[in-house]
Formats: sequence, C-alpha cells, structure tokens
Amino acid sequence: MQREQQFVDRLYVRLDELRAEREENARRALAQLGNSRQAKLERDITADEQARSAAELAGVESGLCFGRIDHARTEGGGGGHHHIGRIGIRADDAARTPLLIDWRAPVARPFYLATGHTPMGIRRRRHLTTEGRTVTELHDEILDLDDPTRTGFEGHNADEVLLAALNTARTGRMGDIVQTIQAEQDRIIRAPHRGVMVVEGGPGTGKTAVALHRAAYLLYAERELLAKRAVLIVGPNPAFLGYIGEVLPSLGETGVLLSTIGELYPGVHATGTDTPAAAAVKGRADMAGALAAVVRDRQSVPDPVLEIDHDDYGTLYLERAMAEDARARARTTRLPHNLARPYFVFALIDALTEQLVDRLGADPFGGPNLLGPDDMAQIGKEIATSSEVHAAIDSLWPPLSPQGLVAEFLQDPRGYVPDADAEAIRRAPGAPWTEADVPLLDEAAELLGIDDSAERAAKEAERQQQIEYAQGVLDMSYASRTYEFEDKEESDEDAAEVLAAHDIIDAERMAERQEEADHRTAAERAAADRTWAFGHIIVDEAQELSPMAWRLLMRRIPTRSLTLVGDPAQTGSEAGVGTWADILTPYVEDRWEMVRLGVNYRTPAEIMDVAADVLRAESPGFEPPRSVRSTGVRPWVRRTDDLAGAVAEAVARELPEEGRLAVIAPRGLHAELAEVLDGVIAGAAPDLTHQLVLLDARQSKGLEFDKVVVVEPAAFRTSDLYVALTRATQGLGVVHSRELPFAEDGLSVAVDCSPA
Ligand SMILES: Nc1ncnc2c1ncn2[C@@H]1O[C@H](COP(=O)(O)OP(=O)(O)OP(=O)(O)O)[C@@H](O)[C@H]1O
Repeated sequence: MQREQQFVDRLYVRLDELRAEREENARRALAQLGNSRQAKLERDITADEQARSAAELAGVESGLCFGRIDHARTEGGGGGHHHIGRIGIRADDAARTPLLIDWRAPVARPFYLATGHTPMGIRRRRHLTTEGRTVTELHDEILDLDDPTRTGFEGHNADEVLLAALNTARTGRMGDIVQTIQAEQDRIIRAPHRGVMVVEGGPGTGKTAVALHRAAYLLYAERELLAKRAVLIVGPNPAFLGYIGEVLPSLGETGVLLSTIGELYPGVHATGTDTPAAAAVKGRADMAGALAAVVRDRQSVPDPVLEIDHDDYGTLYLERAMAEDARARARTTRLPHNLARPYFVFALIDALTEQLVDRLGADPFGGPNLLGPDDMAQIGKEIATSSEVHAAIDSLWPPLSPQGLVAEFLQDPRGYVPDADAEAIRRAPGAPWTEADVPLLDEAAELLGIDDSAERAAKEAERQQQIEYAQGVLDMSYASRTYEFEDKEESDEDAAEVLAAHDIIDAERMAERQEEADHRTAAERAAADRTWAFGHIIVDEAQELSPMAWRLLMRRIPTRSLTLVGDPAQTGSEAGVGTWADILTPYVEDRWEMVRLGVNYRTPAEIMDVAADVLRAESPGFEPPRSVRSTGVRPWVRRTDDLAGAVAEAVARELPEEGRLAVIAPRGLHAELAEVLDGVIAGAAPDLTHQLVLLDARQSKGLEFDKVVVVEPAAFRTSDLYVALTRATQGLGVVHSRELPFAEDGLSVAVDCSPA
C-alpha cells in the first residue's frame, strides 16, 4: 500500500507539473506582443491548445491511476510491471520514461483481457482504488498459479471490484468504467473504426458505456484522422447527453460532439414537440419524396403566358413554352434547386432577349433582323438587369430556403401525403421546430442547395491573399536561413538537419494551415457546419431513429464509419425502424457486423425477472440479459385508488440517504404528482443530479437511479414499461390503480404504510 501510495504521489506531482506547464504556456502565449496577423494567429492557437490540454489534465484528476499489471518472469528475466491509468504520463527525464500507461495503449490490453486460462504474459493484475489522491484499496488477482508470490491483497472473488462499482450510489451523472471494462466490452471498444458495427444488448448491458469508451479509444488509436474530422455521438435527448457528458472528459477526451438529432441543423433549436403520430409520419422515408415533389412544384411555368411590363420596352411575353424549355435545361443539370436556378434564369433572359430583338429589329419588308450585334448585346444587358424581368422569373423558380420550404409544406401537406397524415403533421405558422422537423430541414437543404457562390468567391479571394501572405513569410524565412548558414558556416549535414518552414511546406499548404487554425476544435466547427463529414459516428439508442433521421446522419458520414448501439426491445418511438437490416441495407447492403452484449450490469436479477415478464407477455420466446448481481430484495407493488398519496408515501420511505430516486409516471399524472412530492424536479430536461426526479418513461431512457417507483404501468406501452422497470440499480416499487400488465409472482407483497 505504501509503495503504491508513493508511486501515486509521484504521478500527481508530475500531473501538477504538466498542468502548470500548460497553464503557463497559455498565459505566456496570451501575453505575447505583436499585432501582425501571424502573431495573433499563433498566439490564439497556442493559448487555446494549451488551455484545452490543461483542462484535459484536470479532467483525469480523479482515479488517475487505477491498475497495474505485473509481467510473468521468464528464463530470460521478464518481470517488471506497468501502471495503467486514464492517460499516459511520462517522467521529465531524458528518456521520457513512461510512468503511467494510457488504458487505450496496446500494452494495457492484458489488464482487461488476461485470465487464468489465457494470462497473456501477466502474472498479477492489481486494481487500485483511490479517494482523491490517497490509495484506499488494493485488489490483486493471480493469473499465474505457479508463481508462489502472494501480496495478501488477493480477494476471494475476482469480480469484487466490479461489484463494488455496480453497488455504489448513483450521482445523476454516468461514470466511466475504465477500471472494470469486461472482456466482451473491450473487444467492441477496440474494434477497428472502419465499417459499420452494431452493438445490441438488453438493458444495463453497458451499451452506452461501451459507446463512450469506444469514442475515447478511437480518438486515441486514430488521432490523426479523427481529431481532425471529429467523432459525433448521437443520443436520444438533452437530459441523456447531460447524463453522459462527464464520461469522456474523465477519460481525457474533450473533442467529441455530443448531440441529439434535433440539434444537428445549425441555427435551428427544436423546442417544439410532436405527437407520436406526427413524429412517425415525419420520420417516414417517403417524406424525402414528398419534399422533392414540393420543390418540383415550386419550379412552375406560366399558363399560358406571363406579361412583364418593362419600363423601356413595353410588355414582354414570357410564354409557357419558353419557361418549359428553360426548366428542362435547368433540371438536366441535376443540381439542387437553388444551384440550378441560374440556368433557368439565363435561359429565360436569352429567350426574352431573343423575343425583343425579333420584335424591335423586325424588317417590315420581311428581310433579316435589322439590329446589329451591339444593339442586341445592349438589349440583352437591359433585360438581364431589369428588376421586372427578375421578379417575373423569381415567381416561376424562386430562390428557396430550407426553413421556408418545410414551413410551407407543413402548413398544408395535402396532396403530398395521404390526408390523414397531412392532418397529423399540419403545423401552425410560426410554431417552434420539433426534433422530427430537423431531418426534414436537412433534406430540404440537400434538395435546395445553398447558392453561396458570392461567399465562395470572397473566400477564394481571401485564400489567394493568404497564399500571397504565406509566400511572403516563407521568402523571409528562407532569406534569414541562408544568412544564418553562411554566418555560421555549418556543415552540410548540420544544415540538412535544420528543417525550416519552406522545406516542409509550400505557400498553399501553409495558407491552408492558417485556415485550419480556426480557433475552434473540430467538434465545434462540425457543430456549426451542416455539411461536415465526421470521422466516425456513434449512435446510442439507435433503434429510435426514423428513416429520415438516418438519411441525415448518413449524409454526415460518407465513409460509413459507424457504431450503432441499441436494443430493439426498448424501441419507444413509433418512427423507429424495425430491424438493423431495415436501417442499414439502403446504405451499406449487408456490409455490417453485429455483436451482442449479454450481461446486465445495472438491474439486479429480482428486478430483471419482473421486467422480462412484461416482454414475455408479448413475445413468449424473449430472452433477457443475465443480471450479474442479485440483491435479495424483491420489487414491491401496491394497489391503491389514491395514486398520488401512495407515491408520496413510497418516496418518503424509499428516498435513499445517498443516491437518487426516480418516479416514472405517465405524463398525464405529472402535475398531480409534482404537487405532492416535496422538492421533486420535473420538466422536459430535469437536473438528474437532484435526489428526486419525476420522469415519463421516454425520458428515463438510457438513465439509471438507485431506486425507481413506477406509477400506473397499465398506461405505458410495453416497450416503454420495459424501459421504466429496468432503470433501478437497487430497488423497484410499483404503484397502480388499474390492472397490472404483468404477473405479480415476481413481486413481494407491498407493505401498506398508510395509516389505518
Ligand atoms: N464493465 C463495467 N464496469 C462497471 N460498470 C459497468 C460496466 N459495464 C456497465 N456498467 C454499468 O452498468 C450500468 C449500465 O450501463 P449502460 O447505461 O451503459 O447500459 P445500456 O446497455 O446502455 O443500458 P440501457 O439500454 O438500459 O440504457 C452503468 O451504470 C454502467 O456504468
């Protein structure tokens, strides 16, 4: 213990040094003088990088070192050991000796995978538990039974550390599992990033935990690629993202974008809610076709003619045939609406010019047109700059914005979707956007394209300027280098070793680097850019996403480097796609693999039995995941006519001193329950660190609490009830007034606490 404490002390000294160094670097960078563009840029980048790095080091403070592996002695020597931690740390010596091995490094792998049967060259695995910076416990496992060395810290049960982690009181924030990743989880976490992997598993099997650790692992193993393109993790709702938000920083990673589908359209805040029926309709794949039809209908032709009053030339006649011809030309470009629009405009300007030339230059005696090329050019110019002409053309092929198009479509969707569906999705003008609207907006943005030619021209001009500027910098550095070399008369060899900027970089590349040196991280830039292509996308609760949401996501991952995590049995959304094959076939055919997680780390066996019964009522063959723990405490149930009163009593009795309790009830009961539950937190995104929260079943998705009281289960859909029943790590109670939708034999008889 003492030796480990000494080692841990040394690690923290080094961590403090590194943190102070980064903070000092950031401070120094900011204090640097110089107002040139280059100086400012360098200053900002360095300050940002160093500050971020210092924050990352602060994030790993707790539980910095949690393990150690001792290598087996071999005839040639062997032995030695490695300490494993959240990040890698090296000593400040000339050899930069590794002190702590990052859990993601290949060297650390036996810590997770070695068994007595396959010891992987390891003779002992040690788990270190720390509180603050103090080592409080050691737990050793002997993997080489022939090695007689014993430390006295060998436990009776190899799963002791895991069980201790599972039994700790919940905080309302998910914790990392880096100390106790199980072998089946480790294989998923470290799978190569290319291709599509589906991770399926029942409640509590660690899908979310695995997804987050996989993100951290991929950023470590593929940093070059992924730090630049960022990793996106998609979760079901903002409360869930808040719940998992601290896991990655605790693993030393901050460069991941966590988002719901509703947040993936920059500039739109989806604060509205849809009815389940509306969300289901909006999520259907045929919405893409409906929107495409709306766009086509906005590319119209006059019937039979549009008269344009031109100030100088009198009436121009924009005829149906002219417009049809222009429309056909624009459509054959296959460009999105706004980008094809200039083709339509120019074709009509040409046609109108021709019409006018024919009229003005007509020879009354039937000879050739009397206008010369200059006159014609002048007429063309005047038509092209006429606001009346443009207004007329705009009315036929208007520039459209995604928001405008979708709003217009939802205001009156009849004719594009069956009437009943149109009623379900009809939206009042000015109503807030909903989560299900976001994929529609994204689809519309694809169909419309953004005519950013002016912006691009400006950007290109700026880029050219940057290249010129960079060339200037390089020339100067070249000049100074030549001078230095001449001055010092260095040998050729020395000179070759000195790499100056112009050896490794040309002006264009350097300009690009400056552009990249945008102060924001890749994740921040990705969040603001609808067309960003991510390096990898991880989708949690993937079974919930609608076909339209999948279209949106797939556009953001052209490489199809994806990890999907989910449990079809917990599908709550009516828009959710039936099977993984249904989701994936349109994008990757059968090129995806699936792995299953079969052990439930959250829900004790007594609770899982009840939850499994709920599903078996609908699917008799249903096999739940195997609970790793049993608490000996059976769930309780109470039937009553006074639901609110009974829930209040149950909460008063069950509220844990340490830890969290959730009341999961149908939304219709929330107002009444909130009144009787002292200090309860409810609402759309309640603060889950609060001791007592009130949620509906959908909100409880992905979350967990020490204790859960489920209210009126008959009011839930089966899959929602299954979710609600599997949220507790310790105790479950059920309060109901209507018939229970599951067998009561898994439940203990309720204690009736009401006064006689
Ligand atoms: N290897 C592990 N070591 C310690 N705790 C673990 C491990 N695996 C999972 N857990 C814990 O089990 C609980 C459930 O994990 P998680 O939320 O990832 O499951 P899930 O499969 O996403 O569940 P659900 O589908 O019900 O949302 C969490 O508290 C998690 O920290």
